Amino acid sequence: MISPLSEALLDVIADALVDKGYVILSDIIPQEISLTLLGKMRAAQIWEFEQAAIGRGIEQQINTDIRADKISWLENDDAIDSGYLNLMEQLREGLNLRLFMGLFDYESHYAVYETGAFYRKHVDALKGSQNRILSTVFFLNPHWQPDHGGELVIYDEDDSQLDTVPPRMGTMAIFLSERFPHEVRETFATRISIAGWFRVSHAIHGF
Ligand SMILES: O=C(O)CCC(=O)C(=O)O
Ligand SMILES: [Fe+2]
Repeated sequence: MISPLSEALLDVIADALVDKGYVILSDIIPQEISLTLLGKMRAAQIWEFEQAAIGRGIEQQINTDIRADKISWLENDDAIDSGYLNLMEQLREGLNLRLFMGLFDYESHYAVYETGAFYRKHVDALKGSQNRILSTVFFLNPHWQPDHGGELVIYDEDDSQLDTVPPRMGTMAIFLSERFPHEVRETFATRISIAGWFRVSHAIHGF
């Protein structure tokens, strides 16, 4: 059984989201889970991953000038993925209880950025689209060095830089999807992350 995220930690995350809309945390995921996720990625056939696309629905397209990562979606019926997804479910419930966010479900993918890859500045949700509400990024890079680059840079609504986050193993960023433009700087070593999005239900919100 996975140890749950503590009530105290959920309080910290909820307070930070109210206060500034984002939070960077380290080591909130039990190590046995992050190590299994990393093990899965080390054994994975990265060339079988999909080339990541930009845009949603029929507007979706591949544009490697904007993003050049390869992705693979997490599935609930996969024993390793479900360890992580269960924790995100605890986060979803904890935040709904504290902030009445109405978070309904969660989608997430592993992303592999090989040397030279990046993801140019973007927002994860269009304003008012009410689909992706809260973004999470979890990093799986145990020996990250400053000269490997690959930082996640978070900007405010006026495009001032708020935070520069090295993608070190165990670090997690959580931010309001509509509010924070962000980018992945060019990486100089293979960089692995799990990006995920809590969504609200269109049915409930009347779309
Ligand atoms: O891997 C990261 O640091 C962030 C990726 C990202 O912004 C995304 O997939 O939308
Ligand atoms: Fe993003």
